[in-house]
Parts: sequence; structure tokens; C-alpha cells
Amino acid sequence: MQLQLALDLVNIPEAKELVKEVEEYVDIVEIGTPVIINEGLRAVKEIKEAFPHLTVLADLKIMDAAAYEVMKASEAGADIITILGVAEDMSIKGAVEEARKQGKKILVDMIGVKNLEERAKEVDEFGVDYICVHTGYDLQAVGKDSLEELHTIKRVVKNAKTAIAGGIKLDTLPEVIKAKPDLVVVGGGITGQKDKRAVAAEMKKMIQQGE
Ligand SMILES: O=C(CO)[C@H](O)[C@H](O)COP(=O)(O)O
Repeated sequence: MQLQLALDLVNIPEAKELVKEVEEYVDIVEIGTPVIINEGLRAVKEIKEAFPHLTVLADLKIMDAAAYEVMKASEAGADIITILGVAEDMSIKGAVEEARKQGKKILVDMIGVKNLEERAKEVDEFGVDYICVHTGYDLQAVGKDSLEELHTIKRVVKNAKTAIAGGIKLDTLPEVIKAKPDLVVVGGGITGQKDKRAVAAEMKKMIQQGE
């Protein structure tokens, strides 16, 4: 089980500081959608250059023009690129094909997918690398989480790795670990804490113990 640090509400210098603080405890660094909106793919490039040993995920949440956007994120140094599960089949297949050419991976974000079980089976057949259930900020605000959805995809996904994101904190991590996703994505649960390093270290320890 891997730990992904999601960086959403920072600029590039702040992102670098944050990664420096916790890098020994995280496996993947996510350059979040708001960072890419504010800073462009330059954020991906600068983080990859500063931390070449870390796996960098570009959270583009691609909806269209998938092959082109995967190519651009790959050129910037992303190792993993995200596309939405609600995108057209052709877009997801195009993303996978381009990622294979570039030697990169695709994570499908299932945010907003209504027919989760059926769609997870379909995208799993397209050869994607990760399928991620995700409660976005807007639903977190009304108390939702993705644990039930994780159980659903764990049941039906045969090829891809499973992942979970959205509002995971130290106190909710044990339940998540029990469900055994391959990847746990944590943003505010680390970045919003006073002692980020200590929280990341504790999360890593809990994850290792849960394996
Ligand atoms: O993709 C995102 C928002 O759309 C976030 O990166 C993801 O939800 C993880 O952050 P947090 O743990 O703060 O919810």
C-alpha cells in the first residue's frame, strides 16, 4: 500500500518546502488540479526536477483531448496522469495508449461516477493502471466519504490497482487501511496539520503495519 501526498492549495515554492518536509514518508507526490490551474504544468516540471527520485502525479482530471494532455504532462515529467471516469471511453483508451508510448501511468478518478460498479469494470478493461474512488471537497463538506465505494471497486476491479482519495485524516486512516487499497491519497490530512512531518511519518507507519 502506497501513500500519495496531494498538494492542492500551494504555490510552487510552498510545494517544494512541503515535499522536503515529508518526502521520506511519501511514495507519490500529487500536483493537484488547483496548483496546475494556477501555475500550469511548470509545477510538475519543477517538482520532478527538484525531487527526481519521487513519483510525480499530475492531477489533470482529463475530460477530453486525452492523448494530447497526457503527452504534455509526460513532457513536463509526470509519472502518473489522471483522467476522469466520466470521460468518453475513447478518451480513456487514448490516454492509456499515449501513456504506454511515453512509459507513464494512468489513474482514473471516479469522482461523480453514478454507476460505479459497472464503470469500474469497464475502465478496468481499458488497461488503466489505477482506479480511484474520490469524495471531492464539495461532498466532503456535507460529510461524505468514499469507503463504501472502495469496497465496491475492490470487489469488481481485476487488473488495475485501487486507490482512495478525499478527506482522509489520521483518525479515519485505520478504516481505510482495513479495506486494503493499493494507494491512499492524503491532502489536507497532512498539509493542513501543524507538524506535517510527524503526521506523514505516523501515516506511513500505520500503512506499513496494516500490510
Ligand atoms: O483531488 C483532490 C480534490 O479534487 C484532492 O487532491 C484530493 O481530494 C485529496 O485531498 P484531500 O485529502 O485534502 O481531500
